[in-house]
Amino acid sequence: KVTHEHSEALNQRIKEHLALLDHSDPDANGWEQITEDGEMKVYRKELVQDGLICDPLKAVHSVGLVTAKEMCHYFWFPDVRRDWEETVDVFDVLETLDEATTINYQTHKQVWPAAQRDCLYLSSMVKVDNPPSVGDKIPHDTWIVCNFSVDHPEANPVSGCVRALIEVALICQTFITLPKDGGPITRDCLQCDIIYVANVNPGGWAPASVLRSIYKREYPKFLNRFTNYVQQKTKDLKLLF
Ligand SMILES: O=S(=O)(CCO)c1ccc(-c2ccc(C3CCCC3)c([C@@H]3C[C@@H]3c3ccccn3)c2)cc1
Repeated sequence: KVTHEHSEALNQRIKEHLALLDHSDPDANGWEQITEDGEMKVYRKELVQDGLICDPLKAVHSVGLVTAKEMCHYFWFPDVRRDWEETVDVFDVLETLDEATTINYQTHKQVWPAAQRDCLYLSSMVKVDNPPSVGDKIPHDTWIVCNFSVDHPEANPVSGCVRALIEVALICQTFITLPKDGGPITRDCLQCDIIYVANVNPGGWAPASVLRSIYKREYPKFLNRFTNYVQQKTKDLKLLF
């Protein structure tokens, strides 16, 4: 459905990201694993575009106690961004396009010796109907948050920042194990499978070695911090499907 000027672009990106749900073996297709921490595996590809390090990043994870909608809600919801995002300085919502779509402006903490970066992007949370089912597991529900760079007339960029371009998706699927005793579904019955992809173009020069070490350090940290945040935030709340 078209509700705003970016609807077509958003629907196109969602379609492309959902192709990841075929759970094609990340160890194939040239992905190099850079981190493994329990259920979390982080992969990257080495990609240089116009002399800039644009390594695609992909992480797969599986966490208990939360639903796909809860994970995507807290990833999308602007009001809680500062609770879990620690590499962002300025964060503003420039425009709210509908009840699940905003246009955000944010600056990232400077990474010496590179110039500070900012991002201007559309962020939308969408429920995925009839997702491609994978193997024998049938997901209870599938949600996606898509963040991708757009222009906006009201962006009032922080001077000195270099504009980074992002293409990010968080895809979450809830799997439920029904309790043996036929009782109600509790958080212990939940398993949320996550696929996170991030394509960040730094928008200007930054030393390859510095960028690659940041990615290797920051993405696993961010994924652990964010998933722990959602488990804590929801532990005493009603399950949100
Ligand atoms: O998942 S999101 O949509 C969540 C919304 O915040 C998202 C994630 C990460 C970025 C991002 C943007 C630019 C850069 C820079 C800084 C110097 C040159 C590139 C980085 C660097 C990699 C470090 C980083 C990695 C992970 C988390 C935070 N920081 C990351 C943007 C959005």
